[in-house]
Amino acid sequence: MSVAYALEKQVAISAVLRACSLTSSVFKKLVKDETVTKNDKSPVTVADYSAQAVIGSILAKAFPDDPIVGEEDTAALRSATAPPETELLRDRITTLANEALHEPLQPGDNEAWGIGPNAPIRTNGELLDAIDRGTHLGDSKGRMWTIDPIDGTKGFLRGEQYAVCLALIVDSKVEVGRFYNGDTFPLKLSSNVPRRLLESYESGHSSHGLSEKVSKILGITEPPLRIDSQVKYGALARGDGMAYFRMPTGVGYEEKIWDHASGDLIVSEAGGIVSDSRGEPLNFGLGRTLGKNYGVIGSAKSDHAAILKAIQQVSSESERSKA
Ligand SMILES: Nc1ncnc2c1ncn2[C@@H]1O[C@H](COP(=O)(O)O)[C@@H](OP(=O)(O)O)[C@H]1O
Ligand SMILES: [Mg+2]
Ligand SMILES: [Mg+2]
Ligand SMILES: [Mg+2]
Repeated sequence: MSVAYALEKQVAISAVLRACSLTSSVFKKLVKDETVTKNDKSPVTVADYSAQAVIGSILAKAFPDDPIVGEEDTAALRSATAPPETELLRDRITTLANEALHEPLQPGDNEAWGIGPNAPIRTNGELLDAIDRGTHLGDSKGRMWTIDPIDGTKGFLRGEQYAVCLALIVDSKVEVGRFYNGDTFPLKLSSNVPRRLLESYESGHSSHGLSEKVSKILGITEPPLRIDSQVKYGALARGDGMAYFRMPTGVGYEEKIWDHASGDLIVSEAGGIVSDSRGEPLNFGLGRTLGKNYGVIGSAKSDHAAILKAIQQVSSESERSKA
């Protein structure tokens, strides 16, 4: 029996595991000058770059014609005005990515994907090019991969939660989604799901004030579980909370497709539903972002309507108080 996207699933597992072994090795001993602040003021570390280089290199061999929407690019690394320590950062990327690509082959791995002890050593230029395979602008038609080499970089820097994420999107639909954080997330819909929300640790990523108001309306008394990354979607899928909750904290920010693709699929495959706060499905065909930000809500199908209604109520109350 042929399984849909069987090869893609195997490549995704291999790529994410190799990238994750790299991020785990950096996790505990990251030094300050291996972190760069991006134009939008968010952090990116040597591990984000190296993990995207590993996944980009493997996808280039396994699916050379597939475009990639990756979070990171190498503008800061290649810039003529980059500070002198950037040279060291680039060297570290070369070492880390080569180490991960050369790890022994695991069951399911294929040397033809440029991995294993006999794989060629990649130069720094080749690895930066592999990162920059991720500059695709997104599309509503055809195949494309999306990479979040470290989702939850701020959690990573705090020594807390993060995940390495990879998904295949075909004609705007997520067909394969994997993330890995060094832990496994077996899917089980528990009958005793704690009545608590799962939301960002960072109050700048999701409005904690709004979730508090919504919780009150829904009669949720347990405090929310605040953790970084798409691990929240995994936690929802296995019954560690009743809803994934993410509401805009201001105007102008658009949610990125790589922050949600794997999670959306994992929750729907567990029997749940993910939508924006109006109940519209997330649209992965609009480009690198999900478009205008109406927030993201995931839950069991049976709870979804009540949560959206509570959000609606809080929004209209706040509109009325402004009027
Ligand atoms: N103002 C904002 N609103 C919502 N999400 C934001 C944001 N600024 C950054 N993010 C995204 O939030 C992600 C982390 O989500 P979470 O809070 O659930 O851990 C970040 O992923 P990266 O860490 O990959 O950059 C980043 O893309
Ligand atoms: Mg992310
Ligand atoms: Mg990231
Ligand atoms: Mg980031």
